[in-house]
Amino acid sequence: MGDQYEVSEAGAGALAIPSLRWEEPPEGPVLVLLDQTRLPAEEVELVCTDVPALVQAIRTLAVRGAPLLGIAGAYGVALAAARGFDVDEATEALPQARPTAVNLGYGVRRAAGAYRAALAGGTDAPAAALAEARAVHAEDIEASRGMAQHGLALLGELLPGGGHRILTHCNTGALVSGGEGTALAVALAAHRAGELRRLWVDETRPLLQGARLTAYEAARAGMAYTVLSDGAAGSLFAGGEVDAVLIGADRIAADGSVANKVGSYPLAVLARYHHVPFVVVAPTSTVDLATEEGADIEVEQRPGQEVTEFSLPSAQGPGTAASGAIPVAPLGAQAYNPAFDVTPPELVTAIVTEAGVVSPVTREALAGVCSTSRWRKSRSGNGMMAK
Ligand SMILES: CSC[C@H]1O[C@H](OP(=O)(O)O)[C@H](O)[C@@H]1O
Repeated sequence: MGDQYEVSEAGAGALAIPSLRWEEPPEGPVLVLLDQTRLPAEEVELVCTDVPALVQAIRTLAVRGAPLLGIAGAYGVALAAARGFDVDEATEALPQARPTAVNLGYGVRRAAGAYRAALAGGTDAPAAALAEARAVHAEDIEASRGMAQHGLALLGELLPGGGHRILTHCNTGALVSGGEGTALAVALAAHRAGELRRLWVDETRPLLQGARLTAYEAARAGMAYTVLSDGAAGSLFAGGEVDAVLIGADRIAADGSVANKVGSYPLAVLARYHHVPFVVVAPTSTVDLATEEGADIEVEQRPGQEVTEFSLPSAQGPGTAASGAIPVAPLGAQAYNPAFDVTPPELVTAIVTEAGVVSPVTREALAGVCSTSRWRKSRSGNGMMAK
């Protein structure tokens, strides 16, 4: 097919405003979020002053993406501590908002652990929770850089000669990270190195993270990208138009099974059939050694309306329920709407982390890369302990 596709208008630079930041105005600390349900049409900020507001923002995907959820969860505990809310309640409520993304619970446990240790030691517990949240944030920025570096080197090995045509699914850029993201950070690194010929962007039904968010980030970064319906990916593979698939992850089990946005597993099958590398890019904080295998991963089921309706961004202000919906299916239609699916390790060419590349994907190799990560993983519920 060649390059007959129109290259979308390129913007410049990264995100106009960060996806998340902690602020301490006179009336008390707040967590400021870029409301991702309003993108790309509007860059609207959502100010969370308590944990229920943050839980709602997580549930409605105003804030989303595993690494960012880990950061938001940690700051959520810090917010509860700083404002005198019940930290145990926050620690319980936050991870339940999106059960598949392991990072959310990981970030919450990190900040809650610091809070409780300070409490037991008679030191400033709210300050300890905030310091740990900032550490989680800083580590993710560092992890993004590591993943981009290892991922770019891997593309060079897998696809010598540059001119990569990369297909990606959902959104895995700066919008899901303290840094430049996971899989999209690798594509961005390839773009900056002059090695990205085309970024194929799966629209990613039903919430369109690809068409709305990845396209928004790719345009701002000046990448040559083309949006496609999820169902069109097969014909791209068949036409030899895809050199590699780069996707993120929400939870990676100890056996290397990868939970990621629904539609990832079919891409893995297509990639295998067409002998195309299928590469997962995720920080080691997304590896959950306490979950043995893919079948043990809880896959979040979301409201059927997300499939049977197109909902319009809220007109009542950021983070509230959508103001309107355009029915797609007949009234009362039932819908199956898992937020994620699970790809078995044998279909994954490589897992790129900040600590290195796992390929082939085996339990031993995965545990090994986690052990070399800055934070050593315990096997009890993905706890993290400093080395
Ligand atoms: C690299 S984290 C981004 C990850 O999270 C997305 O899910 P959601 O948009 O529901 O938060 C998707 O699975 C991405 O791969």
